[in-house]
Amino acid sequence: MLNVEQLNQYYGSSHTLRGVSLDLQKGECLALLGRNGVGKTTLLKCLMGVLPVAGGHVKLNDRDITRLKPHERAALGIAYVPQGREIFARLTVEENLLMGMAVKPGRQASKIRGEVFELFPVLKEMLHRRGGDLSGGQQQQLAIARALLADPKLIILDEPTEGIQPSIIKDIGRVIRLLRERGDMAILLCEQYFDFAHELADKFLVLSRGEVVAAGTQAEMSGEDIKRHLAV
Ligand SMILES: Nc1ncnc2c1ncn2[C@@H]1O[C@H](COP(=O)(O)OP(=O)(O)OP(=O)(O)O)[C@@H](O)[C@H]1O
Repeated sequence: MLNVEQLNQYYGSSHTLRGVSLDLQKGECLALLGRNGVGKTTLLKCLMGVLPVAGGHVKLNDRDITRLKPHERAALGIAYVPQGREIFARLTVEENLLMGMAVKPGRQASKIRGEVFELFPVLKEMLHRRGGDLSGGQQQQLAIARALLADPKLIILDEPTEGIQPSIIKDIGRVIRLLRERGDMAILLCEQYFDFAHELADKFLVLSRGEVVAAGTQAEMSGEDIKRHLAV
């Protein structure tokens, strides 16, 4: 599904991503871990095409998408839930959700699938509220729901638990688990909250100073192994 080969990225003279490679299949959840400032968000932005790369390749289902623009990647089935959520504060919940459907060419952006309200019932109650009036946790749920309405093949989540109350973290975890069990998309989950990521992911990739310092499956890496790499 997603293959990343030897990705390199610079901010000016600062070499932020150093030969990062990864592989993610349909039905899998990969947790991207690492301390603050190691390059996680930068990697996700490069995968979405928000930032250009200096070298390497990004492939989606064997198609090289390294030079495609973000909206072209979205149309091919990559959905991105950025850190900080970036919902439209002045638009209603319903309008925000309709935005998620607009990326599909030819799709009539008129009817929101009931499935998202099953996943996130609170959004149905809040349909006519402005996005900016929702709590942080509700905004995060809205951002994930909006991404799902694009019918992604790959969903990229950047720290979905950041600044969110425990009960909503549980709800978000339940939805990610359900999506994983459904098996029809790949999930790339960037997280600082280790226990959350560890419960959900099939495999792990740990970054340190822009480099992959550890990678493996649940069976190959214990929680202690991963934590040791995170402490370096
Ligand atoms: N626009 C930018 N211009 C220059 N340097 C940047 C820019 N954005 C990030 N950086 C630097 O690049 C490095 C990687 O940042 P990045 O945000 O990718 O890290 P991160 O692992 O996602 O951290 P966090 O967990 O804090 O979000 C950091 O040293 C950061 O200061």
